[in-house]
Formats: sequence, C-alpha cells, structure tokens
Amino acid sequence: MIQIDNVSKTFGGIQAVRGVSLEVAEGSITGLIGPNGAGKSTLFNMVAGLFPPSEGRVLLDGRDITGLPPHKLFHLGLVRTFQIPHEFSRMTVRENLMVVPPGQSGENLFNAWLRWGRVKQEDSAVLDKVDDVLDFLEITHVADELAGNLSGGQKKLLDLGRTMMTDARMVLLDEPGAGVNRTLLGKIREAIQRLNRERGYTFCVIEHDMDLISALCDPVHVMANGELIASGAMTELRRNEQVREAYLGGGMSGQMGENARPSNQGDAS
Ligand SMILES: Nc1ncnc2c1ncn2[C@@H]1O[C@H](COP(=O)(O)OP(=O)(O)OP(=O)(O)O)[C@@H](O)[C@H]1O
Repeated sequence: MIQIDNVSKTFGGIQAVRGVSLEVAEGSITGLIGPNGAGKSTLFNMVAGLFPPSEGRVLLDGRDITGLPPHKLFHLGLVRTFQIPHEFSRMTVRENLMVVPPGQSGENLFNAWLRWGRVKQEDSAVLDKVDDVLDFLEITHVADELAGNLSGGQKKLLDLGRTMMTDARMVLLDEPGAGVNRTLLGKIREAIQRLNRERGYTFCVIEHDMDLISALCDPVHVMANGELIASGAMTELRRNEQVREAYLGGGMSGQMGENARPSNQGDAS
C-alpha cells in the first residue's frame, strides 16, 4: 500500500533519515521503532506530506505521492495523528468529531440559505457517523464533555475517532500509548485492532512501548541513526543483537526486554 523508496532527509548538516526503503502492506498494522532521534518522526512527516524528502520517493498504491501536501493525502485516504492530540479543547467531544469531514455544504453561507435541504441531509449523515464513532470507541458517556477536560487516554481515543470521521484507509499513528494509563491503553489497543480487522484500516505505528508494539504490530521496522537496521516480528527483533545495541547506545536497552515499560511514558489517565 505504502512504499517508501530509498528516502533521505537532511536538515542543514544533520542527516535525519538515510536511504530508507520499506513497505507498509495493505491490511497490516506495521510498527516503526527506534531510540530517540532515530529518524522515525522525520520519516512519518515525509510520508504525511509535512515536508518533502531530500531524496527518494513515496508511493501510495503504486502512485507517486512524494511531496504531496497533507490535505491532498487526506483526500487519498492517508492521515496522520500526532503525538500530542490536537483537539479543540473548548469544544465538546461530539463537536470535535462533527467538524472533521471536509467540504460540508453548510459551511457555505449560500448553501446554508438556499440549499438547506441538502445541508440538513448532510448534517444528519454526519451526526449518524458521530454516533457510530462514539459507540465504536465506547466514549458516548463523554460526548458532551469539553475535549479539554478529557484524560490523556480519552484524548487519544478522540484522536482515533477524528481519524474515523475522515474515511481514512491508511493511518499513521504517532505514539498512541504515550501518557496513557494501562486501562485505557488496553482500550486503545483494542480499538486499533478492531478498526484494522472490522473496518479495513491499515496502520503504521510509531511507539516506544514495546509491549504495545508486540501486541499490535507485525512486521516491525527498526530505525537507528537515520537508517533502517532491521525488520521482522517483534519476537525476532528482541533477540537481534544490532537492535539491542542500538537501544543500549541510547541508554534504553531495558525497553527491549519482555514486559518492559519505557521510562518516558507518563501514567496519567
Ligand atoms: N526540523 C528539524 N530541524 C533540524 N533537525 C531536525 C529536525 N527534525 C528532526 N531533526 C533531527 O533529526 C534527527 C531525527 O529526529 P526524529 O525526530 O525524526 O527522531 P525520532 O526517532 O522521531 O525521535 P523521538 O523518538 O525522540 O521522537 C534528530 O537528530 C533530530 O534532532
């Protein structure tokens, strides 16, 4: 589905990503891991159109999408969520979901006055979809809560919900487990798995929590110092000497052990 072909990125004198080639297969939940500064976010940003690669190409279903801006990728069904959820904190959860679908006729004053039938029809379709998303993510009980009052984990669920409002096919998830307590982490994991299984979403996930990566992702790609150093199932990667060394260099080798909990994860709910 996504093919990253020999992609590099240089910022001034810093080579953040060097000659990375990898594939995210349709229907997969693919992981992207590596110690801090490995180049994961830079790679994500290039796929998501935040900036173009210095070299190389990105293909979506065989189509060259290198350098296309996020709004064009959005219409092709490719979206990225951010490490820190970008909810509108003074709007309710329901309103946050309602504003996502682009090009709603009611946004146009002319349509709002003269084509109110169409606007009404669209509004009701959006409301139905919002209800479906709230129900799917089991957050109906906070639908009328201000998004700013949600816990870290609930904000991540809302972020997934906003993705669902876009009819995305390919979702780049940036640290869905960061700052989330264990209970909500289980809910987020389940929501991702169900979206994948039941609704056909393909995911590529950056995550520091190795337990979450193990539970969700196959295959997993490992980056270090801007390069792709290994790919495979998490069970193999835990035994891979080069991968262990990369984490050791970053002082985080403990993350590669079973049931390890990374030190930079908060535990706020
Ligand atoms: N806009 C930028 N300007 C200059 N250097 C940058 C920029 N963005 C990233 N870098 C550098 O590129 C390298 C890779 O950073 P990147 O954020 O992609 O790593 P990462 O693997 O996502 O790390 P983390 O897990 O800490 O988020 C780092 O050395 C970083 O300092």
